[in-house]
Amino acid sequence: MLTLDRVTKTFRTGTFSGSTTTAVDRVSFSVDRGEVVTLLGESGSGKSTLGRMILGLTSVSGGSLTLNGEPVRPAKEYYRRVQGVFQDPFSCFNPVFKADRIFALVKDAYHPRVSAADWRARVEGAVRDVRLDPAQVLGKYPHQLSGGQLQRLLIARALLLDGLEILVADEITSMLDASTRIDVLNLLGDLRERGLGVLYITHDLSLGTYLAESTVVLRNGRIAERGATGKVFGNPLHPYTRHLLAAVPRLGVDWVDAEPVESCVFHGAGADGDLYEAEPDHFVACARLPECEGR
Ligand SMILES: Nc1ncnc2c1ncn2[C@@H]1O[C@H](COP(=O)(O)OP(=O)(O)OP(=O)(O)O)[C@@H](O)[C@H]1O
Repeated sequence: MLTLDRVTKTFRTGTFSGSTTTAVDRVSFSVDRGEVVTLLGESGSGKSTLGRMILGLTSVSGGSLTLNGEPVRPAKEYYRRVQGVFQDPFSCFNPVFKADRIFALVKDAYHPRVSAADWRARVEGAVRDVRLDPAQVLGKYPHQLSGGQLQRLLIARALLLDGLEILVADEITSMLDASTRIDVLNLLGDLRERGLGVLYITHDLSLGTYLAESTVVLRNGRIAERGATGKVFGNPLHPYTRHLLAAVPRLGVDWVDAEPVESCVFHGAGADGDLYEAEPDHFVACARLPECEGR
């Protein structure tokens, strides 16, 4: 299980790094094997920063990250168990090499003693697992493959690591057409059946709720609400979650921004990073959080 406990990220910004931006502020949740957790929030809410901290691509300013109780140390052994797939698959492939060269890199780093024939069989198996035909995709250059095919090859690469436990999938469907998107989401569902934990990062509510057992709603780097997906969206308690649900564009209905909240029954919750437990597996922050913190 991957556990985040009050994880915080502060960036130095401004001229001569004279000011700071808190992109992620005391965020706590976990991703267990065999479950999909959706991390949902608008642009700039801190989703990718969280994903990058989990993958060791940016440092953690505060709080702790643990995998099965052990502090996360982003090194070779960690990446055998935790991998990421990102929004733009094209940027992950070198255009002058055949796309399946990414598999050779995994072999060199993690499976140097596997024979060429065995490795070929493993690669073909992983490619079939992501619902691609090896004969159609292996040996091709990135420009000869679609975004969806490249995205699946990246997932296949992660599957070649014996012992993969957690996959961080950051906006992996946002460049795909509607039918390919559902295919890739269903693939994440298959990975869950195989015992993987998936953190699915998205700004798209409809996709986020499609598969996930648990949902974390992030706003301005803080958790507004989290818990079982059915509870968070069946009984949304934070005005931001309600606003997200109401924000689906409808023909003939004018868009209105979120109403300011006069008072909040959960006043105080979230001010120290701990949320109010409204019901089992359903947590919510105060809707007037800055005021709770005296800001
Ligand atoms: N390297 C950085 N230096 C300074 N500020 C940063 C840096 N990376 C991110 N931020 C800031 O942190 C906040 C969160 O950014 P992040 O990319 O995590 O949001 P996001 O929810 O993933 O947004 P999007 O959906 O648009 O990708 C933003 O205010 C962003 O400007």
